[in-house]
Amino acid sequence: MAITFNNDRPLDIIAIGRACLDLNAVEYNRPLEETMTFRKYVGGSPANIVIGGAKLGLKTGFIGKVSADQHGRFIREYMTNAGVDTSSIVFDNEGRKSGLAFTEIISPEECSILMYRENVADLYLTADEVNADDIKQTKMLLVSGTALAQSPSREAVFKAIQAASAHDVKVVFELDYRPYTWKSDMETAVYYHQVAEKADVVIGTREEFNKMENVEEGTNEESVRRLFRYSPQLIVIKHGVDGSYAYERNGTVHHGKAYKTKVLKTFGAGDSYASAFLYALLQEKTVEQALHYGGASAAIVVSKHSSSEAMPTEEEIIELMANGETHG
Ligand SMILES: Nc1ncnc2c1ncn2[C@@H]1O[C@H](COP(=O)(O)OP(=O)(O)O)[C@@H](O)[C@H]1O
Ligand SMILES: O=C(O)C[C@@H](O)[C@H](O)C(=O)COP(=O)(O)O
Repeated sequence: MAITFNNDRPLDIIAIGRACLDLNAVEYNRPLEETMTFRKYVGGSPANIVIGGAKLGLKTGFIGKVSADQHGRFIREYMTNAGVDTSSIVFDNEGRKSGLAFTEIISPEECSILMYRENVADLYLTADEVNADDIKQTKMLLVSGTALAQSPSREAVFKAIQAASAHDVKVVFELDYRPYTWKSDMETAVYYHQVAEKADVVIGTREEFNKMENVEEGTNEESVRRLFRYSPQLIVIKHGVDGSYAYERNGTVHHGKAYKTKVLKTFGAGDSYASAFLYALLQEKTVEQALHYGGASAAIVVSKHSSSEAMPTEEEIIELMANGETHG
């Protein structure tokens, strides 16, 4: 097994980062300028991942800051009802707002996200608001790269990682690069690398690894060679419909193919992939099986309207793995 977890813990995953709102275009095949109707969902990559994990039966929790208003209360309530332990979500008492992501669905191939992230509450989580005792309760800490974009959230993440390292909690770093939040590529590369060095598992797209390395076009081989000099035991690099690769420290490489599906929109793939991949690892499945779980979960979510609410059950994933066709 690539990763072993301390099973003597009440929680499986605690995520740290943003819990926000997605406003997904109800009218498809239209540019955002002409889209008049949106449906509200809870969003934010790490929030989506723990919601997906909870749907699969994991015990999940969330550390983050939301607005002290109707939106923040909606987010917390939705996540609680989804089965996520939200006791470590705090409200921003200085009037900052929760982030918004408007999605544009022009065609299945052409989707984009317009994020409103000016002065957002999630980036104002402080280190004091991270309780090391919460982190001791879990097998895995999931860190979203966007939470590193600025202080004080950046220090809050480093405190959480220190607590994880001190208490045998595995650190999973989801690169989750969002250009709207960062000031420069160099800053992204510096902080991404610092956290990747300390993580046990690193997950990202090829483009996100390029951001971490501050290169135009890197190779998977070079990326893993660099990172295996540090802590990571398992590195996952995603390539859209070309599937994903998992690299183990012992040199084993696995390729997971993407499943064919009726694509409605492309966003949500990464988060649903991560939740099912991590679920499979926590269930002590092989890395190979975990890649299939991730790919199947992503194929289901890209065929549906949301990222969070559309997260599949294990039965749906098993059904697709058994009967679905793969690309290439
Ligand atoms: N159009 C698609 N159809 C089916 N599966 C997809 C599609 N796009 C992505 N996936 C699956 O989701 C995984 C993650 O997608 P990718 O686009 O690489 O990441 P992200 O969504 O984080 O940018 C892929 O490895 C693949 O298994
Ligand atoms: O992460 C966000 O803030 C927006 C998400 O909620 C949105 O659904 C999305 O972009 C998901 O895409 P993914 O990260 O490719 O899964």
